[in-house]
Amino acid sequence: MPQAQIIDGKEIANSVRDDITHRAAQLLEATGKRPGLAVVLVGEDPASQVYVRNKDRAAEACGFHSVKHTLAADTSEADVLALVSQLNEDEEIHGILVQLPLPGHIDESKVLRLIRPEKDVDGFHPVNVGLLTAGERASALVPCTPAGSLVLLKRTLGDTLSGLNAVVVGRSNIVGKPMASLLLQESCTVTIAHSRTKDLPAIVKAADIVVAAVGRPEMVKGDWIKPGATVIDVGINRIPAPEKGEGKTRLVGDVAFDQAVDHVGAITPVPGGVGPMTIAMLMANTLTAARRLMNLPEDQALF
Ligand SMILES: Nc1nc(=O)c2c([nH]1)NC[C@@H]1CN(c3ccc(C(=O)N[C@@H](CCC(=O)O)C(=O)O)cc3)C=[N+]21
Repeated sequence: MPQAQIIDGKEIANSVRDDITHRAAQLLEATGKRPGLAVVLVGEDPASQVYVRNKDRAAEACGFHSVKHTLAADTSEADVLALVSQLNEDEEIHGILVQLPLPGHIDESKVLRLIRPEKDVDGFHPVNVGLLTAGERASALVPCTPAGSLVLLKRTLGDTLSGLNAVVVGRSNIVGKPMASLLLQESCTVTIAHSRTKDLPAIVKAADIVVAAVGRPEMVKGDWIKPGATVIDVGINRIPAPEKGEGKTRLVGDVAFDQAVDHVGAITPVPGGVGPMTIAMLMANTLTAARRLMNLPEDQALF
């Protein structure tokens, strides 16, 4: 059986980050200013803490100004809103990311709507959602995980995805829906599948491109996937790994990788696939936001 190409998300993310580091240095040279990223974390979820630390480190490695605000889990909604308002006004900050999920007593959509769309590097504000959906990607900020997934697809298949059948499994606002919008804009024929989809295996079988973003470990089975298809696995699920010792865990995606790898054309691993690209695209969005807020011409787009 031919082996699939394993799409090296880490390496592609590193090349994107090198490019951004270079562009940030040019910006500093030209204006004396650095792109500024503020990450807000409410609560002590250990996984979130790891991601926030990684974002902060990546921003510093790119030569950005980076600030991290860690608030106690019982911080009031009013205090979170006040911090966002302050960051909206802060001239040194061009990108604001409020780590999700927020604690239950805070209205997520209220917080996301308060972020200035120009600083919304997550692309979750309704203005950016609308621009992307309307096909005005060039003036929007696009959510990092779908943007990174599209970069991986283009590095694998080339710039033209036109006419390919794409199935997105999952309909979340942060991945599934924006991913479908991006693929539609690339002239793919897009199907959005989800937990209520009838005969999911048959739907997946028709796809040249499968994007799995359901958040269920290894739910997409290898024999559902058309031979030669390109698979982007967005899932990052921590599951028990007794074979590694008692209490140990390992990360798996939403695709049964070992079943799929023998006959698909290309597939992203977990870890080392979409995750590192998400962080690279956050850096790209922060640089884009900084240039727009400074009224400078756009850098060449990454995808
Ligand atoms: N407002 C908001 N924006 C986000 O973008 C956001 C968020 N909230 N909440 C949490 C999720 C999760 N997320 C990840 C980013 C990078 C990796 C990543 O780099 N993963 C590596 C390492 C995984 C590991 O070892 O734990 C990999 O897949 O290779 C994972 C997950 C961004 N998120």
